[in-house]
Amino acid sequence: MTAAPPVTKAPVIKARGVGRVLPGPVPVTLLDGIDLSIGEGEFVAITGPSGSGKSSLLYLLGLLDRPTSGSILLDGRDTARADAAELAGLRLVKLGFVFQFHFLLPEFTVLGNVMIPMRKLGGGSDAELRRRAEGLLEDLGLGDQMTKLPTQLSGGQRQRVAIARALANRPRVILADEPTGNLDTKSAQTVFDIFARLARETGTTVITVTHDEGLAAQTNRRVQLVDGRLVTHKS
Ligand SMILES: Nc1ncnc2c1ncn2[C@@H]1O[C@H](COP(=O)(O)OP(=O)(O)OP(=O)(O)O)[C@@H](O)[C@H]1O
Repeated sequence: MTAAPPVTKAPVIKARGVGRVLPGPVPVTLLDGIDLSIGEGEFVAITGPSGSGKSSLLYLLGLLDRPTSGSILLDGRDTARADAAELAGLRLVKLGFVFQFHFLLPEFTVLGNVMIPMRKLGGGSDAELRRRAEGLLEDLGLGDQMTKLPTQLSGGQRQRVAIARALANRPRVILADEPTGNLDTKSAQTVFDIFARLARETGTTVITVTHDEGLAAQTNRRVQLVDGRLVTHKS
């Protein structure tokens, strides 16, 4: 009997020869010659020593920064020539971000925070958006916290609200920069369990920077950086 062919997942994000150099009297190379293809529903950890370029790579993949060489393709579209407004539109529709600090707006309730990106994109009546936000929060175990303010929640709960907000517009890709850096071990595990479930059950691609070896081992693939270059990449 022959082995089943490997499942080929459509690439969602591709970095093609990506470099990032900070200009100046002495230019600083943050990233050099990055080739990377990440597929639908993959859960990927970006790892490497401090200062190796992990956050820089995540910001480029998330279209928050532009490469100085090479290009980033999102769903097959080369973003190199997209202007700032187009990039902002792509981020709003296709990408969701989670950072180490939650960046929730303190004057909005939990539900209000999740509805902010929904209202920005539109695509339904306010009642419909509210129902969708409520569903997301219930899925993330926050059904009884919706009317609270962020300051009334624990760190782990706040990070789950940030994940719900990142999922608000049903993104193709979640990009997370040290999302567990500020959390206790149990809350950190919960965040990774949510990411794994999202990738497996909804086909959302999840790319996360982490320092934590134990958490990185739970992903489908590790992308390792040293001095701005990729050292391990199995596609
Ligand atoms: N705007 C900037 N100006 C000067 N140096 C920068 C800038 N942004 C990043 N760097 C430097 O580039 C290198 C890569 O930074 P980056 O934050 O991507 O690394 P990292 O692997 O995410 O590090 P850490 O694990 O410590 O967060 C570091 O040496 C950093 O100090």
